[in-house]
Amino acid sequence: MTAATTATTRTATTPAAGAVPARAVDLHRDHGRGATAVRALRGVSVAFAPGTFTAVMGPSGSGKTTLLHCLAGLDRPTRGSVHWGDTEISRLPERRLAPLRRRRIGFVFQAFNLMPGMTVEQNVELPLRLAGSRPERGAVRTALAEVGLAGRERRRPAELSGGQQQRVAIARALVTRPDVLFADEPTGALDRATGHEVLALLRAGVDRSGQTCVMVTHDPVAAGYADRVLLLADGLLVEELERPTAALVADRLGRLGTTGGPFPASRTEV
Ligand SMILES: Nc1ncnc2c1ncn2[C@@H]1O[C@H](COP(=O)(O)OP(=O)(O)OP(=O)(O)O)[C@@H](O)[C@H]1O
Repeated sequence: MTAATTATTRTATTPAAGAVPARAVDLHRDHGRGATAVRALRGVSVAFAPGTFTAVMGPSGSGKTTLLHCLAGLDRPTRGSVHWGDTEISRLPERRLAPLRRRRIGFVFQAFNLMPGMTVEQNVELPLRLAGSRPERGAVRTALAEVGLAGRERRRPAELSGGQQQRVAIARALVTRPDVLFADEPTGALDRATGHEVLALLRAGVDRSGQTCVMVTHDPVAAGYADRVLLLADGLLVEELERPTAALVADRLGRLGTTGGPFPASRTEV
């Protein structure tokens, strides 16, 4: 297969349940009710194989963040289901979902979301503390070394560059060794060169440690680091691109009629 090989599917592969760290089946998500309800997702089925890097793309408002949040257990579907391995998480009460999410899911945000009053080390050990385990200094140092920040443990976020702060956020997301790392526009607040360092780091985590990674991005060049691109439009999965190149992704986004401009999801009575 060439790098430009594409496959168009409306419902992505249905895999063997337990082998897949995250999948969604017929996912619907409405925001609000009645005449002003927004149908952000309108029946998305997708699976993420272990050790793969997937980019989620599509016009602004097409449902990317909603999909990521539902997959990560940060939002609830209106209809359909989300599964982590053999566990359906979409109907779990929050008191059961929260500990599972802390153990099995890592999340990286565009704006880093570090705790400004804490040191780098304290930020990275936070998920371990929240999970109720006594943070092993070794685990935190290893996570920081993996993102190239050994020796910065005692710094505060404000003393670091944007790229370094995002690397701390990645170390924090990976310190629990999650089944899936979700990243919502992780390079959106970074300059191009620094963004590439962060993308190379995510790619290395997939290649070296078999990490499963799912990233929302608007940038075709960023998507070129992934194994697969899912293209959303108007709350639907409209295309999958295997082994994407930046040029191919830019072309497909262009055909969707936008490179990131407004493209609102359906507003209908539900
Ligand atoms: N909490 C909410 N309440 C009402 N509408 C919402 C809410 N969250 C998202 N939406 C709407 O749902 C649709 C999908 O939003 P979402 O943020 O998932 O899209 P997106 O593809 O990530 O957009 P962008 O690229 O602009 O970040 C949009 O029309 C958005 O306005």
